[in-house]
Amino acid sequence: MSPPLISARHLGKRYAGRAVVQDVSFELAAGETLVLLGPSGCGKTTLLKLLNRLLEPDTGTIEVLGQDVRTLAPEKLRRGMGYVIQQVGLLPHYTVAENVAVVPRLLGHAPAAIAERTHELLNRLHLPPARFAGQYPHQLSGGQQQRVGLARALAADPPIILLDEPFGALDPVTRTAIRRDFRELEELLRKTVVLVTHDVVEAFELADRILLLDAGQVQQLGTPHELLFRPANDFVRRFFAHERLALQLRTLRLADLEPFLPGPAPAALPLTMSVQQALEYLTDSVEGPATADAASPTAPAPAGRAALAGLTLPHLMAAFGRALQHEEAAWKL
Ligand SMILES: Nc1ncnc2c1ncn2[C@@H]1O[C@H](COP(=O)(O)OP(=O)(O)OP(=O)(O)O)[C@@H](O)[C@H]1O
Repeated sequence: MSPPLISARHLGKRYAGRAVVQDVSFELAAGETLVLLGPSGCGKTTLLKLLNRLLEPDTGTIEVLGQDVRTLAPEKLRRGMGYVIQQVGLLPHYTVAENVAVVPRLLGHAPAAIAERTHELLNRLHLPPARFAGQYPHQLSGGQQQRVGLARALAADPPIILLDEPFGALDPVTRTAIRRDFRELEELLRKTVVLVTHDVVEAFELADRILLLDAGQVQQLGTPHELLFRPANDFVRRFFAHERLALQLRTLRLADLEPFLPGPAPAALPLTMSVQQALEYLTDSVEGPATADAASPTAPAPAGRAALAGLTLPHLMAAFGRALQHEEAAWKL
């Protein structure tokens, strides 16, 4: 098996004698997304900053690709780790394109390669360069600034990306839209990502694994499924109680429901799709272009149509209920 990309062991950090990170250990494989989750003040940001040496731990070690980060110059370490913060931190007197190009320039990349990369990233992040490349940060909305911040972190193609509440300052609608783009950004799928949030739904949508902290201590480290259906203690159970349904819908997949459906799931829907995504897909096609399509038989069928043929909303919800019962029964065994 390949060694972990990041290995943190027994990390501890104190401020004025008060422990804010206590004996935290985790390993992260290349390509994994780890979400640091927990209530305000539990030590998430402190832990993130230990990874890129913006802070030094009092105890414990961090290795990146088997190398102790203390043996690397902080600047060199940080060049391999994109960093996005809530306040974005764009340079106000630089254009969007210049902001995105900062790190590749520092690294001495060729100007033509930088221009091409900037163009490509702005396009992928829905910021058409013809309109946005020459604009200044103050001319952009908060959501657009966030996208530029992400483009900047990705520009030099670092293997690791650290994100601290990257969508925190946005309104809920923009936040959901950017989160979707983020999830679908093919480039990020290859990256090893550590993301801080206190938003449990966000954590469940983005994480491969979640590290749930309280008062600097790990309460549980595991997949969203494990934290939701196999909580390690009462804190974990209570932390997810308010959002239970939203989290269950995002955690169970069509594959989990398939044994409880009247027939096989429609081939148009991937079995890895969450119940939430399947619900959105089905309701879109019910309320969406179905009537327009009926009026024009030559128009392409709406994406949901195939699903509707084999899977109805009541079937989906009934199977969801039974899959939940199954999860709970399995836990009590
Ligand atoms: N420079 C500092 N000096 C003293 N105490 C600090 C300092 N930075 C952070 N703390 C304290 O350490 C604890 C953890 O802070 P941290 O910012 O890591 O929490 P967090 O989980 O990221 O919180 P939030 O979600 O509110 O951003 C908090 O109690 C905070 O007040």
